[in-house]
Amino acid sequence: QPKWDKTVLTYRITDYTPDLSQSDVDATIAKALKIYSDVIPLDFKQIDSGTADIMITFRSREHGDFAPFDGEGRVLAHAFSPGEGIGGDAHFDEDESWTLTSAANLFLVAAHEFGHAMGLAHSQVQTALMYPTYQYVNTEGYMLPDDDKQGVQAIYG
Ligand SMILES: CC(C)C[C@H](C(=O)NO)C(=O)N[C@@H](CC(N)=O)C(=O)NCc1cccc(N)c1
Ligand SMILES: [Zn+2]
Repeated sequence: QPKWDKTVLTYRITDYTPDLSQSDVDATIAKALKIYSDVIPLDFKQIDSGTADIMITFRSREHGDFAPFDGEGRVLAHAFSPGEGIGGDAHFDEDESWTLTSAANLFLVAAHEFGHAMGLAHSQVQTALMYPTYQYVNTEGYMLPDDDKQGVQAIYG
């Protein structure tokens, strides 16, 4: 079971989507990471240069990891489970129209991807954040659903 064995993880957003302001992307990514640091003994620090544990980027089609994106719709993003190098990295499909509302909600998709980056697989529980298919829910005061919370606390205790 891959997991992080350090308590402070760095993250860096290397390419921003033009769909949202840079400050909106920074704030949304920080919020999506906080739902995990609220329930497990991990902290996240943003860095603006060098290599971070979690490298975050918006790219389309072939982007150097042999899992090319597929244009608008279908695959929205992917992330790698904990580990060195590409481990923990999260890639977002730039061909989506990223929003802070319903369609391609950056907060919800990022929260899902960071679940993978923490070591979570997909869940069969319909209401879980880690359920394979995207379903929009109101993100005001969003709390990690119980199935995901149990899953991540089982890994990080
Ligand atoms: C086989 C994987 C590369 C699929 C990919 C995924 O699961 N990434 O983590 C993905 O983008 N799945 C889409 C499936 C879809 N288009 O409904 C998705 O929205 N996953 C992200 C997501 C976001 C928020 C909530 C949930 N449940 C799922
Ligand atoms: Zn997924």
